[in-house]
Amino acid sequence: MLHSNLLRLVARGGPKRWMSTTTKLTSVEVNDKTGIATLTLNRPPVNSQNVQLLVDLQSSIGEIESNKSRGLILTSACSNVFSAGLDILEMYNTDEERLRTIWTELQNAWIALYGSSLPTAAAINGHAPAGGCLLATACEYRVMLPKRLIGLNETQLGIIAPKWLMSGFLNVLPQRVAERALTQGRLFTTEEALAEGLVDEIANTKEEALEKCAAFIGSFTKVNPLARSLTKLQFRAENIKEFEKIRKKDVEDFVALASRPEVQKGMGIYLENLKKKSKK
Ligand SMILES: CCCCC/C=C\CCCC/C=C/C(=O)SCCNC(=O)CCNC(=O)[C@H](O)C(C)(C)COP(=O)(O)OP(=O)(O)OC[C@H]1O[C@@H](n2cnc3c(N)ncnc32)[C@H](O)[C@@H]1OP(=O)(O)O
Repeated sequence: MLHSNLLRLVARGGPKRWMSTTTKLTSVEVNDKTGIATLTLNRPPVNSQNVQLLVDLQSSIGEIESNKSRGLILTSACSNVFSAGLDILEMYNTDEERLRTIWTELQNAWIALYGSSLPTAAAINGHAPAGGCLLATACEYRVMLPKRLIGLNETQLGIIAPKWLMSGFLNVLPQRVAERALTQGRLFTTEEALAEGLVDEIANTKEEALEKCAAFIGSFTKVNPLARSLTKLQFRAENIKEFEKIRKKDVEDFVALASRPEVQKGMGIYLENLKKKSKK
């Protein structure tokens, strides 16, 4: 009781310490009392994942791990979007080297989060399609605001999410639900996501979501950190091993797919539709 009250007090604006950070598109704030770090994605308007955001994300995860924080909460500075996934503008009309870099940094960011030994939670304060869902499901716990959307919608875009990218999704959903959702490219509403187990709790505000994530991380207070992290990594080891085996080939597969004229054409149309929609 005392512990959860303390977490609530601290989440509402108790003493906080900003860590020095060299990155620009992510920021890290460590709560002095709880030792929990909040990592915020800050690339308005929708936190689309360009190379810089992915590199900054890795750097912030590294910073949090080396500062021995007690846990990591991932959230967004954008008011209605957690992350819109990969930056399609960056993948459109570009060269193979850039595509190679984009995919390599996405892989690096995912493995840094998925394989982190720290307790991790996502305060999903907005929509989380595709790469946004990837980051949220790399965490161990998810708290989401009502009436937002989350899921892996790749097939809706005519593209295929590789196996490693589905790992987090498959960790939390029954195989049957995951297979259907992935083949349909389904985006779940928050309420549907809760019913299926894709998210763990709903919160009405970002502050409440942060509090609930902090309470999840606080639930490990009495657990030996080494025992906890080794147990977590045992659950994730098989996926990580499979990923390491194919990661180089996966980059080349992505480059080949994303450079295909019909895929580039599809991206152009998708971008145009997104822009038309945002002008309405
Ligand atoms: C797509 C082809 C990829 C080929 C590669 C092949 C295979 C590999 C597998 C790839 C695995 C991962 C893939 C991805 O992550 S692809 C990205 C998928 N993301 C989406 O489909 C989400 C698209 N965005 C939205 O649905 C909405 O923006 C929203 C997230 C629900 C937020 O809605 P709202 O708050 O209403 O914002 P707006 O729609 O008005 O957007 C504001 C501006 O942001 C631009 N935008 C949005 N999303 C993206 C994005 N992912 N990349 C780049 N830009 C994006 C949007 O156009 C608006 O721009 P404007 O203000 O200049 O008009």
